[in-house]
Amino acid sequence: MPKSPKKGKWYAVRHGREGAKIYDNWGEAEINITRFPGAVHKSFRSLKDAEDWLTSRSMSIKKEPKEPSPEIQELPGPPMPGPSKPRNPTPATMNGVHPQPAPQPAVGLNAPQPSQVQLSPEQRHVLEMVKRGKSVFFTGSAGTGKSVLLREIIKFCRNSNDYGDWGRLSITASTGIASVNIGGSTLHSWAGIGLGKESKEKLVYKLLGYKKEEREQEEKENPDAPKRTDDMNSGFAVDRWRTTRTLIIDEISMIDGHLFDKLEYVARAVRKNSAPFGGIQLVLSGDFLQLPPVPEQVNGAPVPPSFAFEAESWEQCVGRPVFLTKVFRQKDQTFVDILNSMRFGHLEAVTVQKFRQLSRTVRYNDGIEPTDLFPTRREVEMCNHNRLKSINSTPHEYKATDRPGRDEKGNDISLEKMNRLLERLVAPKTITLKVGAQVMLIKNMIQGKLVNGSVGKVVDFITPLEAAQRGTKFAISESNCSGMPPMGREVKMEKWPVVQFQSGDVLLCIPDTFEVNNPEGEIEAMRCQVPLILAWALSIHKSQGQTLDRVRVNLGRIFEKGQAYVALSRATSMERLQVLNFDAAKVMAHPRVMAWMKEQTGQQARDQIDEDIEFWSEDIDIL
Ligand SMILES: Nc1ncnc2c1ncn2[C@@H]1O[C@H](COP(=O)(O)OP(=O)(O)OP(=O)(O)O)[C@@H](O)[C@H]1O
Repeated sequence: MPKSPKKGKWYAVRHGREGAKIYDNWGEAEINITRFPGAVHKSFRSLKDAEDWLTSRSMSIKKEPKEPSPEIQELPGPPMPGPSKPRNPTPATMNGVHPQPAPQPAVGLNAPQPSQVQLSPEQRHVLEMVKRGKSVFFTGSAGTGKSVLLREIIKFCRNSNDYGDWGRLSITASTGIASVNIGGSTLHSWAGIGLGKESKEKLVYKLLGYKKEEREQEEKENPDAPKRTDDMNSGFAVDRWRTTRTLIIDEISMIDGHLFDKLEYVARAVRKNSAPFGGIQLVLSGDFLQLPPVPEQVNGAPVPPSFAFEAESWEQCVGRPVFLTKVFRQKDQTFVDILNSMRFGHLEAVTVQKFRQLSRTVRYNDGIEPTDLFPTRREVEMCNHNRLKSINSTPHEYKATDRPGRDEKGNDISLEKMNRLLERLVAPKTITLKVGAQVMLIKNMIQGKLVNGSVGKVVDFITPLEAAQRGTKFAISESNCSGMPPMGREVKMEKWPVVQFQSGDVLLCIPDTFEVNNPEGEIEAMRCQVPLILAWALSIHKSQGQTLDRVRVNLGRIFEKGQAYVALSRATSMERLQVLNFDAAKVMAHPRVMAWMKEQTGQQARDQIDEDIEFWSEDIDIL
């Protein structure tokens, strides 16, 4: 039996890594619940209460007292920076302090449900490849479950690491926003290559340090360049390169092919391993028909991009792509087929006709309007601003609490850098809301159907105590492993928006934490903000990866290949999709990607894939 805890607190964990157990200190309890899916725990003043709770057969949190207990008055606020800095911890910590709140009594909320994803055979095939240490690139049209699969892969590697038998997992993505979405860092910062414009040899020098003669040679070639010093060495990046077992790169479609080759060279050189990518297991995901690499500028003119699949080393590194073909987002096969033909940029007259018919207005009787998708941020801001202004009710402004963390070397980051990093987040620095404002959740909530992308209307502003008294549930995100509202004193005193969602659920949207991680997997900057954005309009860029039930797309201003497809494929059904200014000429797919896809999806390749799936699906006992 545990001895008496110092501050008279006991932490009962009903569902955690070590099973049901009572701890006498939060530190130990925290280790056993952090990022443990569906962890359930609670703190008590007496050991007997903790034991009673743990042994009580009822799991119903509805039976908890509605009135907050005195413990609620002492709850900590968002985490403050602490002194220690562990090396490469998983999960992310902020200066050694987990960004989870201390355990708190549940107040009118649902017990967290472990995420239960039943992967399709195709998805299981990929996961199985990863488990067996194979490198893989998996792709598929919008809504085929790439993100869901990637999350399961990450979960698998992390869970294996909890038992110490997987190795270092490095999670990266091509862009800042995409990296935040999967809790990783950008590929560039992970690799320690800056912009990566130099030759592959120079990138290696940059990482390993310049030899005297190399430095002199470079200075001779380019006397105006800043002098190289040994400060250019990046021990942390070299360490990452050398110790990583599995490297995840999401949104690989936005990585330039030349850069991919350079990284492959660097991997071999730094790891002193001649195997493709220096023997690192690669797990790449993305769709080349959705987002192309950002074109580089030479003398002010954009240079046509090269795609990662055009890299010389691509095939050696990841072999044949695995295509996910089952579309989950849309149930209507006709709609799936139309979107698919659009993805490849060829539209038959009958399809064009179908899209033109979608210009009609769709009316909803619950007051929640379709979200307008626009190509530019300016259009989005103007629309949301004007709609908010037209509502005649009291505005409530929420300013985020931002905190700097540490960079990969353990140094405190400047406020300027913190601000720059936090621009990657969808969570705004300031948001003004009114009763009647249309909003969108930007985090998956433990409350079943409510996910990143769920739309609703603000119906009230109340304090957490008022919510508890009325039995209004709190919005608790999946990433908050404790399943308890993160309430510091300042959160408890303020009025927060109550949102009625399309599903009928009503939630008090208290602030949540949003993190940007450094390449070592620690928190570099953190924002605490209500998990909402205005949702009369959304940029196509921000809508990427989301599933939207009611959408209106004006194709009039579409300017980039893949943009029309990304926008329209957010919709779940044609009945709830309105398309304005449809113009077949705006549906553009990149010819080189199309040619490559055709080659990859030829009958022979398809037969081989079917065989693979059959092979890998046999006797698989996963998830
Ligand atoms: N195995 C599955 N079972 C049930 N639903 C799934 C499964 N995989 C994915 N989904 C659902 O399908 C929808 C689309 O999934 P996801 O966002 O992962 O697709 P995606 O391929 O990443 O799409 P996009 O390319 O548009 O970002 C989500 O609502 C997700 O919950």
